[in-house]
Amino acid sequence: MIQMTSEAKRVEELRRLLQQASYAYYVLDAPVMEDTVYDRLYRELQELETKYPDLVTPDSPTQRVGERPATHFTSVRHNIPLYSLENAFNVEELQGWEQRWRRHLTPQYSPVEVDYVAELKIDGAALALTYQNGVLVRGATRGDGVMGEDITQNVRTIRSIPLRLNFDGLENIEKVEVRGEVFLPLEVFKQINEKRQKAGEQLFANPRNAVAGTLRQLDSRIVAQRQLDFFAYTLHIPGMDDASIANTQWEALELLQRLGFRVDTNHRLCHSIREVAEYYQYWDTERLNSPYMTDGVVVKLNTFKLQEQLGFTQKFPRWAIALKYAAEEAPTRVENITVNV
Ligand SMILES: CC(C)(C)c1nc(N2CCN(c3ncccn3)CC2)c2cc(C(N)=O)c(N)nc2n1
Repeated sequence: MIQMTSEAKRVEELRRLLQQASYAYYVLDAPVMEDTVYDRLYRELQELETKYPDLVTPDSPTQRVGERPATHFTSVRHNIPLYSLENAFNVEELQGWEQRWRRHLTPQYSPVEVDYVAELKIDGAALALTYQNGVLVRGATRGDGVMGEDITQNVRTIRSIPLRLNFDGLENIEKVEVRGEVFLPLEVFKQINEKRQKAGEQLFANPRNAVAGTLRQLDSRIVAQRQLDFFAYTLHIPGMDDASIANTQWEALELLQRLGFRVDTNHRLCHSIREVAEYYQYWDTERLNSPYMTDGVVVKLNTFKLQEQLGFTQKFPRWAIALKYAAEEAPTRVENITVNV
């Protein structure tokens, strides 16, 4: 073991302190450090890395924003395909889905009681993250589910995406795949459009388009200014069946949070389709107060055992469905209503 210089020790300590502070701030929404303290430690790290460049590591918080724009994005193959979701547009179609997955299981086994996890369907862009020995090595768009675009440099600028996992008993796991949704909080979306309005630029029609447009930016400095955010919802360890690290979707969401990811806390463990329907109806109105856009609820059978038994069709998992809300027409502005008096 080479003797670490005192500078190397300090750099490592600063990286750990700053990463913990970011995790607390962006993921737990519970800051542990004043911004001024964070900024002072960050500047100390920058000065040490400038003085000793070989102490710079890819997971250093100073390495989030690239200096120069990329010229293009390369196409990459997902290690594990990203599937699409079958859609349901009301509770009757949700019940139809339940009949279908139950029929698919019988006669072997169709459990009477099953748990579902209901997750708000965040209206953003799906993203696939790959971690090697705990360090973020790739971020890719969904693309067609098999091939996506490597947008790692842009992904690194998203503060709620950890550059290094908070190891949680996964020390010796070589590769971890995480999927989730990149989104723009509504407040940020409005600010971006106000700036574009002032600059005479074309406005983004909705947060989802703003996310897609931002992730396509070749200059990560522009991406860094857009304050994109990320909710994780799937964890895969290639080569190990998912059940070895968690047995249910519920446990997987908790593990994702412990690893350092933001997870939407509005997800709910439902013990029946009726409870799913209640959750869906409650959020149909509640989502209008939400700080980010949603377009439905994603309903998943909770246990991985059941998920594996049901498997996938050509395109969809049989064990999940997107229960959508009626598409939101642009709110009709009062002055546009002509009243025939
Ligand atoms: C892992 C599975 C397949 C069950 C899955 N797939 C999802 N999606 C697939 C379809 N997607 C998609 N996107 C573009 C074109 C076609 N399909 C967009 C992501 C999920 C999206 C959300 C969300 N938005 O909040 C979520 N909480 N859970 C998901 N879970």
